[in-house]
Amino acid sequence: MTISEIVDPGSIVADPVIEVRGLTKTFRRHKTIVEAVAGIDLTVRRGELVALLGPNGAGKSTTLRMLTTLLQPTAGTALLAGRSVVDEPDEVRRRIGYVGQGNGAGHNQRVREELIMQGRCYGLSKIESVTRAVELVDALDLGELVDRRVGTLSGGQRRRLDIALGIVHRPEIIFLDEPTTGMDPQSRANLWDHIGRLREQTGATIILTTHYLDEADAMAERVVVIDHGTVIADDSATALKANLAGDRIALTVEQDTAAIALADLAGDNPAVDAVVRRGATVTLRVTRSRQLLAELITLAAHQGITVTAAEATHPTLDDVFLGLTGRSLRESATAA
Ligand SMILES: Nc1ncnc2c1ncn2[C@@H]1O[C@H](COP(=O)(O)OP(=O)(O)OP(=O)(O)O)[C@@H](O)[C@H]1O
Repeated sequence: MTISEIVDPGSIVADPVIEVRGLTKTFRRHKTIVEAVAGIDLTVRRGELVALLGPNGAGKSTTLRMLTTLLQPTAGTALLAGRSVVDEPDEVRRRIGYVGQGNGAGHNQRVREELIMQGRCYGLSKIESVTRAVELVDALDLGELVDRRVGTLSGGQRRRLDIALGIVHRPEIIFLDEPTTGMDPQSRANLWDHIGRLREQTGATIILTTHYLDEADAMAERVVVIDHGTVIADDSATALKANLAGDRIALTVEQDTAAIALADLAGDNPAVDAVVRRGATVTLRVTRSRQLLAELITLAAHQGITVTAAEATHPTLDDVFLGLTGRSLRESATAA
């Protein structure tokens, strides 16, 4: 037996900082067993920014809570920076920062005091806490807010403070549970700037959950789609969209009969994965829309078919989810 038969080289991840195998959590609700997380495998490289995406109830928060030692797994293993969440929870906690959906800071405290107090809670000396608070105020742009009481901050400002509080102890791995939920688009973009900067400055690995597809698409270099407690897709947003959804081309002609002929013509093209005709419009799922659009219009013209309208669209992560599950992530998220 050769080495390549024993170990799949593609499965080896350089410098893994999170290694999760068969992670499972079941809850007992009344007399039924709820399998919130049903055997998740996940390996994350140092410095990666990973978005966990999935509809309500998919198991994202439960996964995060197990990885942050807040919840004991029913089965499976999870190593964070080489330490087991089950056997060495204190060691894990020293190396991670967790910013949950609720916020823990006292409303009457001032921002500066809150940051200094958090440093003290993590065992920093008074001077170290003050120095660290100054660094965090700078990193998360809290300068104008230091003398404000926490209760008076806006949602976006509060989230920035929550993140600062969660990273006082310079964690290697930062978990953010829905950091931008409920924020307006401008505040979301601003928070993302801060998350990006934080990552550049500290080299920390960041794992976050989000409901916002556009956000995961634009910001995360890796998207892990979770549904019913399992990972159903795991790749860069670009690769997920290219491999699982494909671009879409819609071609409209003058008559239904011409559309039928066009659908046949397009169906013969190897770059076309799926063809749907509705009336005089033919919609195609394709692997490379840019060249194909012109090619198909020319081919149609040679057959005497005039294309009157043409549109090429790139898929969204929702198309990926739809392709994988037959459901829209958007609808699933709002329905649950
Ligand atoms: N303590 C609990 N007891 C019973 N069931 C639970 C408990 N916590 C979570 N669940 C169930 O486990 C499943 C996964 O929940 P989880 O909160 O992890 O999902 P999620 O993907 O984070 O959802 P959301 O996006 O709404 O936060 C859901 O069916 C939820 O109702």
